[in-house]
Amino acid sequence: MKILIKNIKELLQVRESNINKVSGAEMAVLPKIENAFLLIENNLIADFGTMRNCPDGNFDKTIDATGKAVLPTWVDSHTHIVYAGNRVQEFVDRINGLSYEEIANRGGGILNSAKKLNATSEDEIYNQSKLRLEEVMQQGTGAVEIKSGYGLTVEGELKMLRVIKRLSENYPIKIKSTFLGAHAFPMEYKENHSAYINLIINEMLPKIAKESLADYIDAFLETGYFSIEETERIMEAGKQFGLRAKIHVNQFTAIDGIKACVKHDALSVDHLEIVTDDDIIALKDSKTMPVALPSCSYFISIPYTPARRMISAGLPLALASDFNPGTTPSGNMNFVVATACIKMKMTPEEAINAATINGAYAMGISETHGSITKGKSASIIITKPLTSYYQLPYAFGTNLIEQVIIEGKLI
Ligand SMILES: N=CN[C@@H](CCC(=O)O)C(=O)O
Ligand SMILES: [Zn+2]
Repeated sequence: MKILIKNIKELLQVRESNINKVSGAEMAVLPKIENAFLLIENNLIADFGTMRNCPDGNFDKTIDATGKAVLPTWVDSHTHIVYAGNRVQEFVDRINGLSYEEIANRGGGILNSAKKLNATSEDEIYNQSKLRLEEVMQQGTGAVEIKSGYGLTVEGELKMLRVIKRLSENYPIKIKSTFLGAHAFPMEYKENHSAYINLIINEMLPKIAKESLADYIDAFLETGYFSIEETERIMEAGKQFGLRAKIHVNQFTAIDGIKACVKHDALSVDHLEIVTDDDIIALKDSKTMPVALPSCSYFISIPYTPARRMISAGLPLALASDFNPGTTPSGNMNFVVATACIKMKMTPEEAINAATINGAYAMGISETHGSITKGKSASIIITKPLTSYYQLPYAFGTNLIEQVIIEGKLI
């Protein structure tokens, strides 16, 4: 299948193949070609350039993108798309004054979702989750990481990971799977943390590895959840099974967890609503990508990740949705990009870099996704007519996407 897109007003995020992330001041640069063409062949980006060099010949499909921008699809490196039911009652409880912590302490929160998930069949969870996956694909997400973490039992965690595997087999979108057994301590282990961690390490992990159900391992490193030492045990165990860490950390408190994650060569550290100078020093010159989740800050009214401080210090930053039933019931990456600009004061260039090439790094797929590069996956967004790409975050509530192509397939 050969698809030619011609007369593109702005072809964005055009990169050489050796760029796998951008950091600090580099984030302000979004390379583009005006009046461009893009050729897709065998589901890959075969060629691109200015219209002067546009190929002619026979194509299966030709798309005229006059007045429109073309950019790589969003890479959403942090989601919990697979879950059962929802938590609308907690949403209303928060409006009425309860905090996320108070709700969790009453057995709500993650444990509430775990209860629902364990009471729901695998087929039903698949059917609920696929609707969310289809929705984010329409919204321009072309690659997504999905976590387990609402099972918290051997069977529940396996069930979630099998649903993720089924989604990746049935949809063209690139999916990476993360095992998050260490999301919360089930009630019966509240006073016996090491027994639950032993269950994760000695029972869950070997079974998950045997079925090749996970690419990464995660834990919720936070006051009241998993301590540094407990998370280190999880990261070490993951390593034994070839699973690199992507860790939830610094959402509510900074307890020096980032340093431990960097020491264990985590691929990413995610949330980072509270960041100290020592955290920034720990991340500097490391291979660990910091990931901000602004829709979560928006939904539960907590601070936004201090993007300006981090970028000024020379760090890279990725943006992801955190789509989950408790803190972020939205996977819309267009909203994430707009909120990063509006609330975190990231420029449109920085936000688009953070949601494409840096997101791909945080998912371990920057060799194939995250930029317009010859040989990379043909996963692109074609916008509606625009004055410039600045309009994407500016018109934050408007759907400016006209067509999404994922792995060469029109969605
Ligand atoms: N913080 C930990 N995990 C999720 C939320 C879990 C939930 O409330 O269901 C997050 O990333 O925000
Ligand atoms: Zn999360």
